[in-house]
Amino acid sequence: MELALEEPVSRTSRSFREEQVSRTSRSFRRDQPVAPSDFIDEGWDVSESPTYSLQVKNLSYKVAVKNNGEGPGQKILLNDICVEAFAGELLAIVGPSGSGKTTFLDALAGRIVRESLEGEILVNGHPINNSFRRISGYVMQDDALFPMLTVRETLLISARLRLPASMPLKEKKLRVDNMIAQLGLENCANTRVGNEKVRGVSGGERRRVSIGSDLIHDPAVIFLDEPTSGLDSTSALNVMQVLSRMAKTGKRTVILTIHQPSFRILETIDRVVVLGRGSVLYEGALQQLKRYFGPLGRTMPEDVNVLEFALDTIEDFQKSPAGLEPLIKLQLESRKLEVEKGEKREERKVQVGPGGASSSYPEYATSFLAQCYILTGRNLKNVLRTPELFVSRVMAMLLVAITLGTLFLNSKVSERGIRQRTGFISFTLALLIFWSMEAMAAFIEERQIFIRETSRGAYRVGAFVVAKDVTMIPLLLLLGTIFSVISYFLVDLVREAPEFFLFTFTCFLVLCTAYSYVSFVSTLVPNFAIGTSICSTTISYMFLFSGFFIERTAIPKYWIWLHYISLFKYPYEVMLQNEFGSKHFENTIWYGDVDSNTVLSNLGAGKVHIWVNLVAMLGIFVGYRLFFWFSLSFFNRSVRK
Ligand SMILES: Nc1ncnc2c1ncn2[C@@H]1O[C@H](COP(=O)(O)OP(=O)(O)OP(=O)(O)O)[C@@H](O)[C@H]1O
Repeated sequence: MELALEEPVSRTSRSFREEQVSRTSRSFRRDQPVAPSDFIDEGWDVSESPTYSLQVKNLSYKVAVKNNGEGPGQKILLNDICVEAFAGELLAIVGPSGSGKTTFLDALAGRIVRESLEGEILVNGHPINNSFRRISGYVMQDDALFPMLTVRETLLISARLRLPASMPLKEKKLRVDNMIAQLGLENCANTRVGNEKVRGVSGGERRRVSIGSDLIHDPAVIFLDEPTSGLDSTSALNVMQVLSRMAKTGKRTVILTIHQPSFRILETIDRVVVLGRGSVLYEGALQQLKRYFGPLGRTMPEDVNVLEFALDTIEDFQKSPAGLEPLIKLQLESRKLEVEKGEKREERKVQVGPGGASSSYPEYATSFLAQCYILTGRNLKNVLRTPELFVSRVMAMLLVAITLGTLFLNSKVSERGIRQRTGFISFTLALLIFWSMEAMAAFIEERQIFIRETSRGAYRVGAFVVAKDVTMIPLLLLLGTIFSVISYFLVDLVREAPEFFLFTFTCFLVLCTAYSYVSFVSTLVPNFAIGTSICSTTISYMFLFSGFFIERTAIPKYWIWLHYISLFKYPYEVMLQNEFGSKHFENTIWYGDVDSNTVLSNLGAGKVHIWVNLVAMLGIFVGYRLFFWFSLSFFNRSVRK
């Protein structure tokens, strides 16, 4: 295949963007006349912007599979695919279920690791690289959105993350308004997105919000996996018209997968790639598809949806003894003929110009700090919009504090007093740590959003982690303090200010380490049920090896490592030292001839240095946060192997 050398096509003055702004400005300030300079002055780049064509050459993708007891084998998911996609065109990938549509789209969008693919995918003649994420948008099938944010807020946050920091906020808002108008979301712009639990926008509107938030930065290449699935026919048509307009007026390269489009939707599609069992069975205009299967004795009846006819034909061949071979042969011959005639090269030359390789695109639109700031703002909004969750957390903490406080009420200086204190300390730790498992549900829900956003380079993983911590740490401090203030005085622990503050700080650190551990585990598990099962088992083990049930010296050597990695060990020893090692009890005889030092050494906390243990807890917190970051970076990416 030859590449025609040509400069990238530039969108000129009356471009899609200009139209967008112009229209928005009008609807935004209906009462004021709008001059074209209004939007140009506002910083919109309506001048030149490169367009991108994609060229797929002999692309194959195989995965290893277990062969019904005959040992490992290979399954060919994509087979020697040659396809082109051009700017200004809407290209639909169609085919029967399981034909490889999503797999092909994933390969094009760089969502399959390059090493697993054979063949080439070129963007304006250059191999795809990391910056391709920035110039392209990928709309997944699932609408992973925050339910408590409104449609406008969702789009604005996406705009702030994905558009350059140099663009003033006013313009980002303008673009959001435009997107709302484009997608017909005006009536629900200020409605919360909602989900199964929270009443919000309709399913069709959710789909459009999801599309809008992934395309707000006006990417030059747009991938969509079944954008019309779950939509009623009007909404589906509306979405396809918007995409077609983006392709035509904006000279975008739009590639999508679609299932059984209606007659009216067909009008929005410029070209189709028909797949069958991972092979291309047709590539070209819809009109030509009508007569395409003629040489195989298949003529299309009048008034039949051409794609339905094509899919029926494929099904018939699939069931026949010859399989899809005749269709694959037909496609190869037709392609050969086309290339010989040079039709393609004449009609639409494949561009060679700035590709995905363009160095002018930084990997992220905004700085790390800006990302932290925007994500923290979003987290806070979510917290403030769910006061019931906040109140239930505070109530839970109050309940735990009162229960434990009254259970071990007014401990005295006696043998029973020692048991009361140690019992209170160990169950405090158990309840605080087990309680932290509640963070898992929220994170697992949020993970899909994280994957969707980071897969197209909306922000750095580090910014997500920092923003989470900035939101969670004050909350954990508050909860730790509530617990401590109530329970400490009910149990009547040492009445000294430094001891009280150290106890409070330790409660806070316990919550931090547990939150850090639980959120790390939640990055490794597929769902909440498995996550809670793993967490409760591992935390139970940690409790067992805390030193409360079996002293350190009594733990067999081969299990001792469990004692050292226990979330309980360090705070347990700190709290014991804080109480029995307090100056207040320096000369206290608890019973018989047992003084505070004897109590501490009997409990295995005689040689504990409080600061060492606090540093160890801090280390555990930071360590699990690093594991969390690492796991998000490497195991929670939507990239297939
Ligand atoms: N990792 C994998 N291992 C084995 N088979 C796989 C793997 N991933 C996908 N497949 C198979 O590859 C085929 C193509 O899957 P793909 O999801 O791309 O199809 P599709 O055309 O998008 O289907 P649908 O229209 O039903 O969404 C299917 O048969 C699927 O089961």
